[in-house]
Amino acid sequence: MAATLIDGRAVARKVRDQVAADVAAFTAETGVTPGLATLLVGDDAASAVYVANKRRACVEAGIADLHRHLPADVSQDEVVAQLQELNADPQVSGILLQLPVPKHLDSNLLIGLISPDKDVDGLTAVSAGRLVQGVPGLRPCTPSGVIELLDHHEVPLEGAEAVVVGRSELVGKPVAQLLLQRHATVTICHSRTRDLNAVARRADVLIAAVGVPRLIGADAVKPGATVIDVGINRTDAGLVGDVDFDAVREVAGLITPVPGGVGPMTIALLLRNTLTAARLQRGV
Ligand SMILES: Nc1nc(=O)c2c([nH]1)NC[C@@H]1CN(c3ccc(C(=O)N[C@@H](CCC(=O)O)C(=O)O)cc3)C=[N+]21
Repeated sequence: MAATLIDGRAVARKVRDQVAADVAAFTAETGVTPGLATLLVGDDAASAVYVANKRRACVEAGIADLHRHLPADVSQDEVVAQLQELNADPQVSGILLQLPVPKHLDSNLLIGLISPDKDVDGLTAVSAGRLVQGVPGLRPCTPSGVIELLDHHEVPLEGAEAVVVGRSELVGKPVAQLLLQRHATVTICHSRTRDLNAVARRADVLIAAVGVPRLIGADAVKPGATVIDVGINRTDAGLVGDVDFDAVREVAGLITPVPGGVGPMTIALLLRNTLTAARLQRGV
């Protein structure tokens, strides 16, 4: 029997509607309109599309769209100055530096300058530390979106075997932490894992976040497992995930498609983080 599809667009719609209602209530109560500053450097076409989508989603949710576009050859000092201005601006609840930035810029240094209470990507060292310690803070959007999808489908996490394939700062490591907080038994695999398929096959919940098109085949999946595909790979065959969807859907119990799975959740959780950031700045 083929797996049930997880409809990321539908769940993202639900989250976005809830955030819009929560933003309206927050604004009515405090007189504050949450604002998201998206900072785009250069003219990468894919980045421009992503940022445009994020800005449109903000407006729809009642969040002020505070966009800045800098030229590809902008100096590092100028980006630093812009970030400091955004940190100091009370209209700005959240700051998103769209990645990747041009090669002459030090993205780690720039991200590190973002005030942790405005770090809606959850990428600063302080946000990462708050996540590991389980204290309030801003969590990375894609990992939070993964948990939201699992919760929507009432996938049991407590005591479950969760296997994360990929150890990036943006997805692999934080999603592993979130699963651990939910009392899953978490294994993180990576390029040097011995017998990846055997480890992955232990999973009740398998998260693929490596960026290798169709790496996860049917023989890496336990029958009935929940498979979450975080991969967004642009190939000649179009947009494909890290999971061989056609093969794995015959084995899995629940599976996310690409597109229409995790991707739309990332934007929904960015909106929620912007509201959380606005609350953090008011100390509530
Ligand atoms: N500072 C920063 N934060 C990010 O969160 C960030 C970033 N930089 N740089 C680029 C990546 C990529 N990313 C996606 C967001 C939405 C979809 C998405 O909505 N995907 C849809 C459509 C995909 C399509 O058709 O292109 C889907 O999967 O259904 C995908 C990818 C956020 N990123």
